[in-house]
Amino acid sequence: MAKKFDMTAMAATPSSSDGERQLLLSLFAVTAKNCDSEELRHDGEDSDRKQQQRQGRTAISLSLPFSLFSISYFCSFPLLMGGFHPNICFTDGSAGRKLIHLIALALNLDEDFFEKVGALDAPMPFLRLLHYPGKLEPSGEEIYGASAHSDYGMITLLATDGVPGLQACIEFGFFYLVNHGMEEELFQRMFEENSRLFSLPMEDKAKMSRKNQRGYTPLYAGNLDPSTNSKGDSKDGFFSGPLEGTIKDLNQWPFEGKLESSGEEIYSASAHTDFGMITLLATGGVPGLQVCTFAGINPSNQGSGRTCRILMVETWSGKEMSKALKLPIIDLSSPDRISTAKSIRQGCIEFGFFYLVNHGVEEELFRRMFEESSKLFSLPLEDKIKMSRKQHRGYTALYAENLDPSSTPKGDSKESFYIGPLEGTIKDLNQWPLEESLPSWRSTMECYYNKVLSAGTRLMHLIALALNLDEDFFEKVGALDVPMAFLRLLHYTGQLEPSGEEIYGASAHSDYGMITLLATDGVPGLQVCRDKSQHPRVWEDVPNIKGAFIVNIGDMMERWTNCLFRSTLHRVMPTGQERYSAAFFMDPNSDCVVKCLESCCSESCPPRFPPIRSIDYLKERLRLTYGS
Ligand SMILES: O=C(O)CCC(=O)C(=O)O
Ligand SMILES: [Fe+2]
Repeated sequence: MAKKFDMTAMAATPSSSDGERQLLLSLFAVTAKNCDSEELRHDGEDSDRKQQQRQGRTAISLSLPFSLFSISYFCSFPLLMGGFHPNICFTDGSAGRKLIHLIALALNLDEDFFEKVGALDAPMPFLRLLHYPGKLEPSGEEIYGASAHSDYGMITLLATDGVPGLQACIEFGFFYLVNHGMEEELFQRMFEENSRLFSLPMEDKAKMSRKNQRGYTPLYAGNLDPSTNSKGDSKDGFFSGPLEGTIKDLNQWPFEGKLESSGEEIYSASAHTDFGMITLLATGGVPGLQVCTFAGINPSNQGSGRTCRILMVETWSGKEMSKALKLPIIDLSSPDRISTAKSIRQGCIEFGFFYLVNHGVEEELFRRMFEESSKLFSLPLEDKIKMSRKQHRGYTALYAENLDPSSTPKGDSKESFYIGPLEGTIKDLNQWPLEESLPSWRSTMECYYNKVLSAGTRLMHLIALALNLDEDFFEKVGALDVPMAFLRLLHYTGQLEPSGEEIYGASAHSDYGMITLLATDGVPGLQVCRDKSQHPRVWEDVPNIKGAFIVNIGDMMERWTNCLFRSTLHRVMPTGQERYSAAFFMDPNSDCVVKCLESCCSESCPPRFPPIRSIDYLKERLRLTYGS
């Protein structure tokens, strides 16, 4: 995962009194290319998956790759309401220059090496605005937003609106840069102007067609990797070159009047970068959504095609980049049970989350489960409604559940289907789709349920060891006699609200029970907040690891352990991408009394919660969520 570099020590005060210069100063920085190891893992996968992931990725995002062929100053993007204007928002490139000094030091060179060799004499920075409309090919042909390439120059500083899509095929060569001296407000304004530019009528954009590497390039006009992509890349772009010297006049600018008042445009595009040695990625957020985030953006920018409600909102304003969590990976088959238990303990204390591998559920079974799950959710609504949730089994429609009413009055944008215990008399409470319409559905889900239950039971033995208890402790207290395990299939449609209202896939919540074993189809979205008392909250991405479960501790386990093990707040962001997941909630048997473990309390640390019967606790939590 990309590392983060703090430039605080290097941050300079903007030297210009000019407000526009100040604006620009804030424009750069933050992240290098978002090198997501999960995405890397998926890189070689079949195009069906990719295609599926892109479905529903509607429209809009913009990206601002800042390509620095050499750095002496930054060229910048004219941002003011008057529209594009070449004279404003221009800096001495302080962030990039400082970074280049650090890079020289990183190479054991003198700090001013790149100056000395003249790399920074004749500045050739290019600003390239990009817009990925997010439309898929009707033919099903896979057309990349930008196909595989490396950047040509020295370093690249990339800002995106946060819509995912950028992938790198190595983990290194990328890093995030923070405390670089650029204010959020400039990012916000830059993206706003950017969106306006790409919303201009085609004839206006065509008038600025690229000449001398400056100006507009339409959709499919570029092709970074003809070997994978015959049609060209599905993005349009706009280049601006150096703003100093005689060559400054080569730039093309839109007429000022053209960009004045819109604010109504709708964009869809995914962010990404290009050209260089390193890329610094800043996510500013889609204008629509950012409206909610940053003061000053017109809320009417939120449109029906809007893709992504960016996860940067809270982390950004908290001066923290969202980062992917490095959770412990627990090997369920490891013969070294003691050290495995220790890792579990550490994961549960520190994060409340960990990955579980070698758990005995085959990839083929995951594939079949997701395939059948998608068939169920594709049934006509009237068929699904016939299986509406009763006794906590069956179908819950879009928006019917609201895990955090304080953040989402409308309800969460997901539909789900619960399957309860398959043993004992209560097994008949389950609802199943008609065999005629989905013949393999029930057998696939039963097989999946049983295998995850068996993995979960083995995991509970290790969790007991992790708590310094006998391995069979949870059996002994009756937690696993007919365990109350619920498999919940989830489908996030990826549709965004036409109103621009912020609707989470799953709003912030903690799980109610003992442990949850989560499988996802790899589409991102899951985030955790490790410290719910911190404001603003910092949310961290939980990348998927193919074939692994993401396991988290639930509230009843937190009660059992007197808060030693953490039931961590988590949520699923709306990313504009369709997503499937399957959560397996392993709860203690109904009559099991959840009472603070002796190993987790003492005189100085008395029990924080009274004992409670599992079913009473669960019923109350479900009542609060579903109203019944
Ligand atoms: O879909 C996901 O990734 C998480 C779902 C979840 O947290 C839940 O259903 O409790
Ligand atoms: Fe959850």
